[in-house]
Amino acid sequence: MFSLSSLFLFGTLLVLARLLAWIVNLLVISPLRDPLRCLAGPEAPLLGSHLTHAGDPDLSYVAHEEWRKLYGKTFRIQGLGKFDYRLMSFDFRAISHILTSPVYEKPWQTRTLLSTVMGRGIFAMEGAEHHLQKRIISPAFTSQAVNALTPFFFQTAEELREKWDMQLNTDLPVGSPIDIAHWISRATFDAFGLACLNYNFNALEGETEDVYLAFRRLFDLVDKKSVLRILFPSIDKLWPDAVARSVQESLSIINRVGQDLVTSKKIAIFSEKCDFANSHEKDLLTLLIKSNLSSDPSKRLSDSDLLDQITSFLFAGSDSTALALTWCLYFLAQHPKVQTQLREDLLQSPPSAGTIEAFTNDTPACDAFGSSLPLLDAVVKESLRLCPPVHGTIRVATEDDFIPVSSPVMLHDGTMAEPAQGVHIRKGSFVNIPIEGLNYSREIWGDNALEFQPERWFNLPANARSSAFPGLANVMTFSFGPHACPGYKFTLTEMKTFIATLLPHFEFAAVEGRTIGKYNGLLTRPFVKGHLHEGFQLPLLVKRV
Ligand code: HEM
Repeated sequence: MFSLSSLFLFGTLLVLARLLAWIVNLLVISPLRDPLRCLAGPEAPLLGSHLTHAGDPDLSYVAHEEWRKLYGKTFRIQGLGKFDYRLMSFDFRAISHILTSPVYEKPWQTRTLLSTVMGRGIFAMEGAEHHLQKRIISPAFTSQAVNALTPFFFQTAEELREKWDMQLNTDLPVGSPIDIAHWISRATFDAFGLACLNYNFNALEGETEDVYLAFRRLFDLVDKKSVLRILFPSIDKLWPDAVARSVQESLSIINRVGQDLVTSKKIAIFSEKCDFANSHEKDLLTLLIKSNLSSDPSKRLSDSDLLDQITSFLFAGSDSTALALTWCLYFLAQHPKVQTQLREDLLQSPPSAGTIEAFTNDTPACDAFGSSLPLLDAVVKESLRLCPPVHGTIRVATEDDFIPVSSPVMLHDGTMAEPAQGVHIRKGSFVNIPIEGLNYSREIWGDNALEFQPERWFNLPANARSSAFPGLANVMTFSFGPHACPGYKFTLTEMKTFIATLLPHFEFAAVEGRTIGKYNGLLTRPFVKGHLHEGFQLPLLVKRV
């Protein structure tokens, strides 16, 4: 007979043996069978990682360049250690395959993190559910729908202009910088509220607005989430820390307001007052409800799914455009000649003369200013190319796959494999998609790819005009394929409207002695180097013209 203690000892040994076998398999056996092991790539210690160099925008452009020189366009890097080889590629053929093939999905860790803050919105979806949601939201992103939102963008841009005017008149000591990031973030939040929800968050008016602050907190918290809690989300359920509790508090504020909005919008739509079929309300929420109602009843979204969509859009659409605009003003401050030329253009042919009426609904939103103000178009595109607010994305292979490539691939022993041999990847391997790195491709943009040169858009190199490269106008900022960003027209229109409103009134200049760095959390944010502890900011000297 076995005693209780020997049974316990046996059980413990069994568990330890299982654990040891799992570790040996993870660290030794499984990597031996990983086809990515055969590729060349930077070396690191057993538990070393290249993720910082790959993902920190202040380091990545140097690291990417060095890796490309040493290993070619397609290579492997280490994720969390030697057992976690990941593919990184600057080969557009490979990227195109990965972003369009159903074999690749967002990893569950990313989706869980996103659904913690955005619910079951489109970001967290794959496969049939994703397809359905995409179909429901697409009417809200047509040129016509976005064009109808332009007046809201102008309205908020004007409010921001007044706010800065007031600051320069009274609030600020002469010569003090204004934190552009702070104000643009509030303004685009308000613009999003008006354009998408027909609701004024009033974030520009003060910092007391609950929903804006809840959102701000949510973003900050997600940036602070520990890797362990991202990898094992159930820890948050079992043992919520301060971050997890704050996320819940913020979410309940956002959901309460969102629920009220959905309910009142539905009441308005169904009330006799609102002629639903001919409703002129063009905000995203109305369009979503409308599009949801007209779809097959069995495929309609529930109220809570609808609410999650709104949260997703608010998440995806307000801070990303805020950062895109912030970076654009940063580049203009760094390039005073371009700024002056653009201001002259805007003063000569003002797209709106400061009012909203000049915009008619029959002008395609993206081209509205493109044809009459080519420099504005070029500045916006160049700044989106050079500082994409989403620095990179990630996919996981859900099956073993063969990835086609256009250039030879260097193997671990230094020999080169012909493109026809492609790259083999096994189920479960991650692929890092360096959005910013792809935007810096010398193959497309030439040797000055890392410079802010808006005039390049007037005489694009042949490769930048070729349809052989994926992306919007060969820029990967909004990604590519079935998960590409539907909000690009919205973004371009909003950015152009804000710049067209602000630039004729203000001159922007860099603050001497304050170097701006890029911090990549979920999005790429500006901070003053050496002052990260003060939070994200972009101080610029703002002068009335
Ligand atoms: C500068 C502004 C923006 C940038 C840089 C940006 C970038 C991106 C990128 C890179 C993706 C793909 C992510 C991935 O596949 O991993 C994406 C997806 C998405 N974006 Fe944007 N976005 C911007 C603005 C907007 C706006 C204004 C909206 C909505 C109003 C929006 C809504 C979405 C949605 C719903 C998705 C998910 C699409 C899907 O999974 O099918 N984005 N965005």
